[in-house]
Amino acid sequence: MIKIIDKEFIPYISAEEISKRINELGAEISKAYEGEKPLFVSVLNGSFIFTADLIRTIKTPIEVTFIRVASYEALKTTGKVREILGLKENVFGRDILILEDIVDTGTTLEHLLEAFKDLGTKSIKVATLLHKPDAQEKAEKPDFVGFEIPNKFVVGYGLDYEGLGRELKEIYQLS
Ligand SMILES: O=P(O)(O)OC[C@H]1O[C@H](OP(=O)(O)OP(=O)(O)O)[C@H](O)[C@@H]1O
Ligand code: HPA
Repeated sequence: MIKIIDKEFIPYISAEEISKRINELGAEISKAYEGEKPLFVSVLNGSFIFTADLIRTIKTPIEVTFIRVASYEALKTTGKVREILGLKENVFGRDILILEDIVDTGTTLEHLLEAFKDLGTKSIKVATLLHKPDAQEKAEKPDFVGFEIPNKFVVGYGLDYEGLGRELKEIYQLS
């Protein structure tokens, strides 16, 4: 059991299990992109550790870049609008693999896919370490999933609670 600020978390997925599953995912993704040169787009902050470990299991040439997603209120009638920050590469005609640490409600993913749609990509897929199918409110599903998990808050391995816990080697679940 660990405590972060006011919340207690219990060990949930060990470092060994994460490593084993990432090797499997890497093999799956390498096969899917054999003979291609995809651009992996890692969504900061949470996915930096997953990205670093996953790309070292890939057996086909890839490029890697990092983006942030910003949200702001546009007009009250249209609700939230999201913007991609930091994408310098030209993605026109490219195979894109978005890397996420977690797909929870699916809101971020929906907005990312919407933003990329207008950029003329050849293909766009999503790999996420964690997916909460019971929390997902949006239609778009990730293509490569490390672990399907229940609808409980998790920290560690890049995921934070109030900015803390990203450095933990294993994943913990709110107790
Ligand atoms: O499916 P959703 O409900 O949209 O949640 C998933 C998003 O939430 C987290 O990002 P967060 O905004 O916490 O930023 P961070 O990666 O910098 O922690 C995570 O990295 C995903 O991008
Ligand atoms: O369960 C979670 N933990 C940390 N960050 C998150 N962002 C979306 N869901 C989560």
